Amino acid sequence: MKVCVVGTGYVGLTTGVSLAFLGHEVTCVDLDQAKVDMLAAGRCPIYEPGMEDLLAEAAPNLTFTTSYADAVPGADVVFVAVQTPSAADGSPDLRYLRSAAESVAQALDHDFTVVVNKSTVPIGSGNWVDAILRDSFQQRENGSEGTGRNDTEFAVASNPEFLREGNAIADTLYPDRIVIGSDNPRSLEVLNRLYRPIINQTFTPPTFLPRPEDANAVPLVSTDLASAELIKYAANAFLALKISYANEIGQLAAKVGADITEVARGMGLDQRIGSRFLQPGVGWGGSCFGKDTKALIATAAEYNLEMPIVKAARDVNQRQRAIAVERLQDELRILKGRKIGLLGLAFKPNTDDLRDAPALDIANSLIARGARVKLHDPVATERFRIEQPELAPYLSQTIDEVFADCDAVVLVTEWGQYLELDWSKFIGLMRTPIILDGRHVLDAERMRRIGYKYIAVAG
Ligand SMILES: NC(=O)c1ccc[n+]([C@@H]2O[C@H](COP(=O)([O-])OP(=O)(O)OC[C@H]3O[C@@H](n4cnc5c(N)ncnc54)[C@H](O)[C@@H]3O)[C@@H](O)[C@H]2O)c1
Ligand SMILES: O=c1ccn([C@@H]2O[C@H](COP(=O)(O)OP(=O)(O)O[C@H]3O[C@H](CO)[C@@H](O)[C@H](O)[C@H]3O)[C@@H](O)[C@H]2O)c(=O)[nH]1
Repeated sequence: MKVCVVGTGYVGLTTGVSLAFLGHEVTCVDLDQAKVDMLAAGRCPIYEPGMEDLLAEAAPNLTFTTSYADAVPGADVVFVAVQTPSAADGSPDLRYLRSAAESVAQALDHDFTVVVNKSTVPIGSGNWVDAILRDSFQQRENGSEGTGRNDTEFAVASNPEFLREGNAIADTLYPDRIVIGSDNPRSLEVLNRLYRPIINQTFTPPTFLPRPEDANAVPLVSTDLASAELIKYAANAFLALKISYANEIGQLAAKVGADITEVARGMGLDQRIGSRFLQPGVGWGGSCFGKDTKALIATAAEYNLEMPIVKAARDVNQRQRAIAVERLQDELRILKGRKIGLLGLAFKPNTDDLRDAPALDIANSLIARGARVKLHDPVATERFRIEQPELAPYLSQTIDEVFADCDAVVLVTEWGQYLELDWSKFIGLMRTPIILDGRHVLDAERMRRIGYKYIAVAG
């Protein structure tokens, strides 16, 4: 099928490249010329494992452009995957979506096109986009640029995205489910056809990413627009509050002398609870959980609903970042003048995304208390220099530099490189060998045997 993808960020790029890999003819359109040039040259503007390999495998079916006129005409499906960041009141800022919808309408030229919201958008956005498309399309046909194609038809659908950064390709090719919402049966049929190779798992896997042994046919949730839109927010908020719950229990564990890792394991083995997303630590960050929980609360407020559980998940999460600094203060008493190293800046491993990364709050809070910080990340430093110029002078090139004369080191992001460090090599460089495990991933006993004073954020 012929597909257009608007926006080549984490979601649009993964969607476009994956669908091209499956054999669809895909054109990706983005306003960012530099990004388009890079992608056209086969290079990936974000750090996402496997993406350049998949780009190479999908290249024959894939085009990148800044021109809607080159991308939209003839498309059976147009995915919109532009950013929807938080506005000042917590609701999503929909200006990118509006602009993309208007541009799509200017270029529509096909018997039937499904315009799909893949961005995370508030409940009711499907209808809103439909109205924008119809108005813009009508204006075009009434104006001098009208094509006289009165037979052009389109319908809006919602197809929320559930990929995790760092795991984007596997989450797309081997997803837990696909959700499609539309009030138009023809669009459900078109999207069902588009996704059939994934739903039935009939494609030959990419050479670098074999099909997991437990991959089965993928459940398809075909539903109405509003339900699909709410599924996305409800799922993200649930994952966020599951982590916050583990962190809340972790604070009690610390008081009563229990080990939160053992507690989480014991809870998670109950299949009704499940062991994933119970990992305690400095809490969740990234571009989605904070923004989407805020948006859910803002939407509920429009209906005079409070969402107290979601609010509490946010409060607990913010508190975890403060607790990390408090734990250091408890150990060192005075933070002023201390040198503290942070290992890991990206909001989680295997990405260079720094949006709402806990490391940023922790570093700023330490600096505000007069500490000298040293910051390290195996991948995200280039992006860090551009996006965080005030913190850039604190970056370290090497891990040795982080540990040298340090009063404490905090493991903020559990990159594999850090887990595999020969920790005994660095202890001699430190002034006081304190390790704060911000992710509860280090072997406490081993660290103590080496000679570190091992402390964790909770438990
Ligand atoms: N990042 C994730 O892991 C993830 C996962 C699921 C859902 N989402 C949702 O998907 C959406 C996109 O997120 P992202 O992280 O991919 O965003 P992003 O910021 O990485 O990418 C958005 C892209 O859209 C382009 N763009 C903006 N306006 C445009 C326009 N009018 N025409 C063409 N291109 C335009 C930008 O230049 C940018 O390249 C958001 O709503 C987000 O909440 C994100
Ligand atoms: O047990 C856990 C699991 C995760 N995290 C943290 O939670 C954050 C989010 O992690 P993850 O969900 O893996 O990353 P994202 O790429 O933000 O993905 C989430 O947000 C996306 C955007 O909406 C959704 O598509 C995904 O389904 C959803 O998992 C990160 O800071 C993690 O360190 C924990 O603290 N403990």
